[in-house]
Amino acid sequence: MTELLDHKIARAETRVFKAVFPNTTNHYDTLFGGTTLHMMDEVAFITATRFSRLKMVTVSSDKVDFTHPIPGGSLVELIGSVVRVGNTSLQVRVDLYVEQMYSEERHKAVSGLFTFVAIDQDKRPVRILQEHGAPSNSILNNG
Ligand SMILES: CCCCCCCCCCCCCCCC(=O)SCCNC(=O)CCNC(=O)[C@H](O)C(C)(C)COP(=O)(O)OP(=O)(O)OC[C@H]1O[C@@H](n2cnc3c(N)ncnc32)[C@H](O)[C@@H]1OP(=O)(O)O
Repeated sequence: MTELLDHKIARAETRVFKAVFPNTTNHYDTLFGGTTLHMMDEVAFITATRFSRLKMVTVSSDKVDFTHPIPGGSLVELIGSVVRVGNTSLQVRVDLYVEQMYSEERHKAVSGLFTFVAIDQDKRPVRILQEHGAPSNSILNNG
């Protein structure tokens, strides 16, 4: 059961690259905070959907730490990973890495947690893992 869950989690990991072009930067020539959150929410949503293959809605976004600025003209990689599976909810961590275009330099700049709930046609919460019964609220990966 754990193996199956680990496999589903690994398959759902979602990586997206973007270039930080001038239309996304502020007057400090760094990526807008709101744009960063938008990108992270989107990657979290894709990760949650790829894990569950159900309709997912955001119910909560936890603390997001912006530890380094994201300069214009750099590349960013966003990595979404499922870190907790509950009954009808799951939690996704999104880490954002900054890469220079013309060197191998790379570091983590932002990290955040997003919780999604699976819903049915009537927008009511539904179980995420019905047949294989993952342990409820199990912490899977806090990395
Ligand atoms: C500039 C260009 C723009 C372009 C644009 C592109 C867009 C690029 C962005 C893409 C991003 C896509 C993202 C799409 C997804 C939305 O956007 S969804 C829209 C925002 N979200 C919503 O509208 C959801 C509104 N909330 C609700 O409908 C209800 O609260 C819900 C989610 C159905 C839950 O209903 P409820 O009665 O509260 O359910 P309840 O049984 O109490 O709890 C269900 C589960 O949620 C958990 N839960 C409830 N509240 C919380 C909480 N606050 N915190 C944590 N867990 C909670 C419970 O613990 C429970 O978990 P389990 O133990 O079952 O695992």
